[in-house]
Amino acid sequence: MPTVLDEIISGVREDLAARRAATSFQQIEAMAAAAPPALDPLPVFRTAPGVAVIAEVKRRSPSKGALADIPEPGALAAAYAAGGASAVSVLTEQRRFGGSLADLDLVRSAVSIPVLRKDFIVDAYQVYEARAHGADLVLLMASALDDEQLSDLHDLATRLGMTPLVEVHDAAELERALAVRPSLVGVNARNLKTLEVDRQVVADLLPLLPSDVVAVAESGVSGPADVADYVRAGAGAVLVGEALVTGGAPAEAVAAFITAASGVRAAAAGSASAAPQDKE
Ligand SMILES: O=P(O)(O)OC[C@@H](O)[C@@H](O)c1c[nH]c2ccccc12
Repeated sequence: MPTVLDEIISGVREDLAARRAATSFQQIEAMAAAAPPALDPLPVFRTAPGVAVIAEVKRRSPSKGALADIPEPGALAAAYAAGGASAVSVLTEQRRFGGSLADLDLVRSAVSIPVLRKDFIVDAYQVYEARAHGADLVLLMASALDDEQLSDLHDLATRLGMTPLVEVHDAAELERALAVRPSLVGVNARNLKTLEVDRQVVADLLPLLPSDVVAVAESGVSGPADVADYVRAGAGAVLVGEALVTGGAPAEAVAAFITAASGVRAAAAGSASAAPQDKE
């Protein structure tokens, strides 16, 4: 039986074929080369106070159906940036998530922070396309790619100046992901084959990441307490969609996540400096 992920990817391939018929590989390559250079998100992620929030523009999802209309993705992205987000994620998958490259264009022109193209990337064309539309980061899902594809697409995105976010959901995928020496790894609490969310997966896998990799906790955040849990588990960044698009106050929500994360860091610093005295 095909999984949800298999079904999404076959739709993505059909839509891709239609775009390719309209814009050739050479044309998209030339557009990517002509785009302003990509921003490097890693220094921003490493120095963000509390936690780096990657805030997502997400209209619908296969698990929840319609989430929010989002008539003005650029305005939403600007609110995220005003709240202190370190990057904006734009879902460009059409059939299940209601996104498009037009959303990516609108967000790109509305903010100056790094922008992630979030899609089911299975072909080099999509990587050039991301760059042509101003993306600084691209999502590469270990669950959707074999080792060779993952390595080739990671190299291509890096050559184009972008930062790949390599997404994993279990220890085997993490091992495959680390083979490409990524600088940014996301642990998705949602299993995209079953759509179930298990935040424990994040807590289990984040400690296995090398310390020079920026660790992103993805999915399943319903409020600041979940962000605090992810930060305690070792997340340097959190990727949040649903809670931000349905909450009605995106800037305030992003700011509250950062405040919660800063609280965790302050408590950890306090107990570290208290520890030697405790022993006396
Ligand atoms: O809405 P949430 O639970 O906050 O999740 C956001 C993001 O993690 C989720 O949209 C996501 C993570 N990885 C993906 C891969 C494809 C599509 C979507 C995703």
